[in-house]
Amino acid sequence: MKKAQLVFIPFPGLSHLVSTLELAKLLINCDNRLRITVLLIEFSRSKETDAYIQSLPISDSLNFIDLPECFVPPNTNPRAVFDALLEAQKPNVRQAVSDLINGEQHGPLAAFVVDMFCTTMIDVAKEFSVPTLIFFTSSVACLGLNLHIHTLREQDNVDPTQLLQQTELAIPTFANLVPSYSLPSSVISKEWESLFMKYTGGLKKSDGIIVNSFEELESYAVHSFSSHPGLAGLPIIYPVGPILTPEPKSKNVVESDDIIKWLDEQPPSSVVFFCFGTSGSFDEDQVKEIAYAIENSGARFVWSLRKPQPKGVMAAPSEYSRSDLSLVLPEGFLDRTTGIGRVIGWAPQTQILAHPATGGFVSHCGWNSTLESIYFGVPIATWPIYAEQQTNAFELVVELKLAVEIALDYKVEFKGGPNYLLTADKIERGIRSVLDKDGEVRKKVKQMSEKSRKTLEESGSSYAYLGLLVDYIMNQI
Ligand SMILES: O=c1ccn([C@@H]2O[C@H](COP(=O)(O)OP(=O)(O)O[C@H]3O[C@H](CO)[C@@H](O)[C@H](O)[C@H]3O)[C@@H](O)[C@H]2O)c(=O)[nH]1
Repeated sequence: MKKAQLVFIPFPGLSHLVSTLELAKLLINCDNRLRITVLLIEFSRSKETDAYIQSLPISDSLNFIDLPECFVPPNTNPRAVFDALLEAQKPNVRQAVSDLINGEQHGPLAAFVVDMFCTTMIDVAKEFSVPTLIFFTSSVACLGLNLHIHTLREQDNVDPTQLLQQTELAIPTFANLVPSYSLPSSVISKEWESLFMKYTGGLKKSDGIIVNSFEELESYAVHSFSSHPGLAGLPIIYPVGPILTPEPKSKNVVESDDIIKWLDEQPPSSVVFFCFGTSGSFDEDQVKEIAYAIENSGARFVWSLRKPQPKGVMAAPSEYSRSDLSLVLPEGFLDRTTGIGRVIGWAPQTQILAHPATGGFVSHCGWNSTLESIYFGVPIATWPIYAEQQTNAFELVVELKLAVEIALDYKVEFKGGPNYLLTADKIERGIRSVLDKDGEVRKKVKQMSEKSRKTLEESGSSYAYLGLLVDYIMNQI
């Protein structure tokens, strides 16, 4: 049987790549008439990313092509480097797809599925006369916000600084007015302006947007796509999530086992987990405030603490050695907290969240972490750091009431500047609140956890959207 061929182009960062490839697996499991070829772009790939790719089963339905490396000039904005890299990769993509469709054994090309940061590849898909579906790795609410701001800029020539002057904005995918400090950094920064217009313009030119979310979670935002005049005429959305990483991704299996064994000995819902995504890290002053907060709260904890990279270095935070750790933490912290908690490097996050001892999650609100915490029914205390995390924090705390607040905004130039510090008392309040066993938020998160597990079953909304998506793809051949 000749299969309908899809070309996937993920963004190479772990938090985008994993969910994109899990989407690929989901589609293949859903319909065996699909064949997916993933074009991999080399761009500061981390060890975790490589380990994940190597763990994937290569089959007749799912295979990978490493695109040749391309040189692009350096730039202080990593996203601008990536944009230049994408442009340079277009001939390679063209060649790889030509080879693919000329290969005798393969079926007809049906569509490109590209990451939200790779929308420029729509141009190449058009050369092959096939549609492009975009994979949006954050929320439906955030997608609507991006599209709305793009329209404001394009039609009314609104400048990012004008947006910041307004204290609140009406956004179609939010029921509440959104404070301007909750806008994603790509929307408010001058540095990002042209890239934002390019990527978001690409979303509008696409033939559909697949979103890693689900209607039961973001019902207001999802419905606004069909009912709000401000979003009329845009590509159809397919919320088919939550798409999670099923296997633990820890590179240090021994340390992971040790943490899980330690969690096994703790009472149910008693441990607070601190983790700030693939790139989150803090300077030493902030690390000390977290440590004071932990000690003052008396809570059991697991803390993924990593070293910030020097300015201008484009790589994920590195791990502290044991001796460096005792220098960065308050004197005697590790001794005093032996038995009460663990300070670790890269965390086996999904295993920790899945463990019954974990009662709360202090998180930067990256969208994957958000979905994982909801899936495993662990409430979040919000501490956004960059990107669209403050938008996610606002949605979680104010719109959905599924998280408690430590902070809603983040450390940006126009706010506190480099000395912006979250104090220990504020963090301690967040820890106590997120561990509250009788809290309303915990109850709501548990209910949403049930819904997140059912949505990909036959009666669920994500199951239905996935069916629509497969129908669309099969209709292209
Ligand atoms: O020690 C760690 C740290 C992270 N993770 C995993 O790494 C992923 C992190 O993803 P996410 O929570 O989305 O955070 P970021 O890595 O910061 O993701 C980027 O991409 C996301 C999806 O677009 C955005 O929502 C974020 O703001 C952006 O920073 C999750 O699956 C975690 O389980 C671990 O397993 N162990």
